[in-house]
Amino acid sequence: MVKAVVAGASGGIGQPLSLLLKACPLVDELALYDVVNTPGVAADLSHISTPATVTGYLPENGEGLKKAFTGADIVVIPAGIPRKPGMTRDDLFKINAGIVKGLIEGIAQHCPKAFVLIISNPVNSTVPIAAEVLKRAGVFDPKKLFGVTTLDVVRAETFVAGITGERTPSKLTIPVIGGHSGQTIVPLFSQAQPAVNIPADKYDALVNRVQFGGDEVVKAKDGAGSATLSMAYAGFRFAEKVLKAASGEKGIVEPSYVYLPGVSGGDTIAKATGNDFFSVPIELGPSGAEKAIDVVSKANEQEKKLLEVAYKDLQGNIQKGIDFVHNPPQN
Ligand SMILES: NC(=O)C1=CN([C@@H]2O[C@H](COP(=O)(O)OP(=O)(O)OC[C@H]3O[C@@H](n4cnc5c(N)ncnc54)[C@H](O)[C@@H]3O)[C@@H](O)[C@H]2O)C=CC1
Ligand SMILES: O=C([O-])CC(=O)C(=O)O
Repeated sequence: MVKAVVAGASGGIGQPLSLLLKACPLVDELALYDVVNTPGVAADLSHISTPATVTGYLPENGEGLKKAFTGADIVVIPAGIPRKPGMTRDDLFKINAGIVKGLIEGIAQHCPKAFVLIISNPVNSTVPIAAEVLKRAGVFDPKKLFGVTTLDVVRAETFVAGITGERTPSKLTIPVIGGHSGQTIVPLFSQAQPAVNIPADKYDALVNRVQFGGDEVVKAKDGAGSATLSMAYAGFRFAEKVLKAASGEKGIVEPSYVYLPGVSGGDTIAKATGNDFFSVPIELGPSGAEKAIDVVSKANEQEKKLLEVAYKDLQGNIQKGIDFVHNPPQN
């Protein structure tokens, strides 16, 4: 029996993500948690004729969170505010850091063995926050904590296919590594499978589009939020891979932002990049992140320049998350 939880289930990402999980045959029980509207979203989804049972919970002074999280095998977290035009993901830290911290404390207490998939921005900082909270509670398993960067991979597939003419973009495997904001996002087109030929005069614009694809959506939505539907697709794609690997399927690899020193093969990459939290292709298995795959050392000269910028930006984002847990802001 697999129990999946969506925390932030009533939101722009949460609702379509919950729909995809309700339709997924790997899920037996789906618990929806949010500070608003979950009874309605759960009632709506529960009429869909797929096997998963659906329940919805509001906080109820901690009782709702306890009921939602207890027994969970996987918790996906899209809780928190999205960007408006003119904001960076880091501008979301002030509000979302506290939201993520609270939810992770709930996970530490009620389902410490669950896979935890963090979507809430800024991912570069919210994942270190989660790691520190879990460490403090004595239940941190680095193989089970994932920052979801799949949307960057999905965008890279789509934008590259737009140039090469590939009709099924998801047939491309393109490592997108680093973090999840602006210049911390580094696509490695030189390691695409099958190989792709990006004309030199299109390279810079393509890299920029992958790095700032989120801004494209924020601008187009004009104050109504950021990517939700493409994120629900990407979040589900990653969650499904984690669940398939957990059930024994072999050979599943997808990039994710993880605590590298805790994952086999990750230590060398952490040392090379100067960052303990970093996204690289991860081989998934029954225990979660089984192996970090070193694509960094194979980057070409152009990509190495992009990586240098990413390393520096990421260090600040990671430290900000760690500090938030150990020296919380006084007010
Ligand atoms: N990792 C990625 O690639 C992406 C991340 N995001 C991020 O995902 C987050 C959510 O985005 P949207 O769904 O568009 O926002 P939204 O505002 O539509 O939904 C967020 C939901 O979180 C809920 N929420 C707030 N505090 C909560 C708490 N303490 N516990 C449970 N639920 C709580 C809200 O009630 C709301 O229903 C944002 O931080 C956004 O920046 C968005 C797109 C891509
Ligand atoms: O841009 C945003 O704020 C939302 C996000 O992370 C993305 O779409 O990649």
